[in-house]
Amino acid sequence: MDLRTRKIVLVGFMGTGKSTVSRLLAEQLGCSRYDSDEVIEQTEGTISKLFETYGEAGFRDIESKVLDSLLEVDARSIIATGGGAVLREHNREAMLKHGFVVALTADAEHIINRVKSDTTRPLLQGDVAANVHRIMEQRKHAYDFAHLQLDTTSLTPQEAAEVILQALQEE
Ligand SMILES: Nc1ncnc2c1ncn2[C@@H]1O[C@H](COP(=O)(O)OP(=O)(O)O)[C@@H](O)[C@H]1O
Ligand SMILES: O=C(O)C1=C[C@@H](OP(=O)(O)O)[C@@H](O)[C@H](O)C1
Ligand SMILES: [Mg+2]
Repeated sequence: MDLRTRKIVLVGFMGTGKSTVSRLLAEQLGCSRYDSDEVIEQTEGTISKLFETYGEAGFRDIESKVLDSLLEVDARSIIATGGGAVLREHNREAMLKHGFVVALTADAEHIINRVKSDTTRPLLQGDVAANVHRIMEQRKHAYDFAHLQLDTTSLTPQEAAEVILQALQEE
């Protein structure tokens, strides 16, 4: 892999801070940043509407195409993925091929507090706490493939970005 175009790819459960930390990393490295959910929303419509119209499988098809296109960009960049992008093996392989993959984690109670008043995540609507616990259980090993695991439970987003930058230097 050409290290000059290697991406930093953030994966992790909803609310672990992928979108937030990706902004800080891009600022600090002075490189481009893409958030697959934001790219999807700019081109296809809101995530909620896409789930409603095409179902989760239809959304995942769009997500995989967008992720492929972002990973193929011939320049260094930070890529924040959606929490479910890791569910497809094709996506996991493409992330590992093109990037340094960082899995952000956090405990369920912190995640619930971070996402409970946000209505943009269709999988969490209704009983947010119960949905977080159920989906976390389903995905308990989904993020294990990453190069680095980083627990953000008691870190600020800035501290999380600093740990990632340090790990990159030590690579
Ligand atoms: N380390 C953190 N500590 C406290 N709050 C955080 C942290 N990381 C993110 N947040 C907050 O949690 C919410 C979800 O963060 P976001 O970056 O959208 O997560 P993700 O993209 O992983 O779903 C946002 O309101 C954000 O400000
Ligand atoms: O985990 C998931 O299945 C999802 C995570 C969301 O992104 P964030 O992880 O950035 O919240 C978004 O892609 C969609 O609501 C589905
Ligand atoms: Mg996000």
